[in-house]
Amino acid sequence: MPCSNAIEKQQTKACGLCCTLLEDFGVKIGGTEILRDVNLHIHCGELLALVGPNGAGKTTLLKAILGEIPHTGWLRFLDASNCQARKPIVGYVPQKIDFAAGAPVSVLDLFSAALSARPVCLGHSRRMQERTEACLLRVRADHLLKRRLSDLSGGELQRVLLALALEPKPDLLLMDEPVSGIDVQGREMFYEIVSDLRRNYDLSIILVSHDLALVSQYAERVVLLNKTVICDGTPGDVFSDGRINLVYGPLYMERAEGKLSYAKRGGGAIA
Ligand SMILES: Nc1ncnc2c1ncn2[C@@H]1O[C@H](COP(=O)(O)OP(=O)(O)OP(=O)(O)O)[C@@H](O)[C@H]1O
Repeated sequence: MPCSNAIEKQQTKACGLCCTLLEDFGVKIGGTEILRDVNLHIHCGELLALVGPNGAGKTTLLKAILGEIPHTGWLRFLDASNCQARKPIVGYVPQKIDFAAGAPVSVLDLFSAALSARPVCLGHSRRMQERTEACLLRVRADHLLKRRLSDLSGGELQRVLLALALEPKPDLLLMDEPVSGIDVQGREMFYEIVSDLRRNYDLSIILVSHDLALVSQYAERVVLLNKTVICDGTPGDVFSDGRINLVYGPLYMERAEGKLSYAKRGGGAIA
């Protein structure tokens, strides 16, 4: 069955090489129910934006998919013949990483440490350097190869983390507010790169974001989460649904260069 970008809620059949199904998915932490009855089918090649108020459970959902915290219900990855796929590769782009300011760690050091068993203090092999350059090229960041992490701008660092999450190529890419706190140009560039990657690699992506304006431009599907799925549809469907106003207050809509976008009154991202 060919991959479809159309939204087919609760479709249980596989849609492509590796699609992700959450069925009756729930998380309890210390006896408190954080997520309940989450049912989602993330299609191949789909950019799904997960939005919701603070404390809605968005990060918890990503952590549970990553296997960092236990869950109830089912998480299944299906291949094209609707069978359980091999163990999928899940990439993750965090909101930020912590490293000592001024630490002499270069982008190449980061890739070497993450992708090879060779101690970084022994220097880099030519193969690792070429592999890292190829990874960085995917996110328009090959010029950053030898730069220190502490010298990168917020947007550059997030592109580097994206490049790392794409090696090896994941079946599912999870991103948790990857561009919060980054300037508008950096955010737009990041979203453009993610859109290109999604198309070129048929990647399934779950992106947590509070930036409704960018989400409405780049995501093809939006899920409003608040402990469970409240609304699921196109950006137009979800952002015009009265239930989103209960979370974010009234949104306004504008059309620029033929694209419709939504934002909170007063502008800016919603936090
Ligand atoms: N380890 C934990 N122990 C107890 N409660 C937790 C733990 N982790 C998360 N929670 C609670 O789970 C709820 C969901 O948190 P989560 O971080 O998933 O929300 P979120 O939607 O990502 O919020 P935000 O938009 O503010 O980042 C919150 O009430 C939070 O306090």
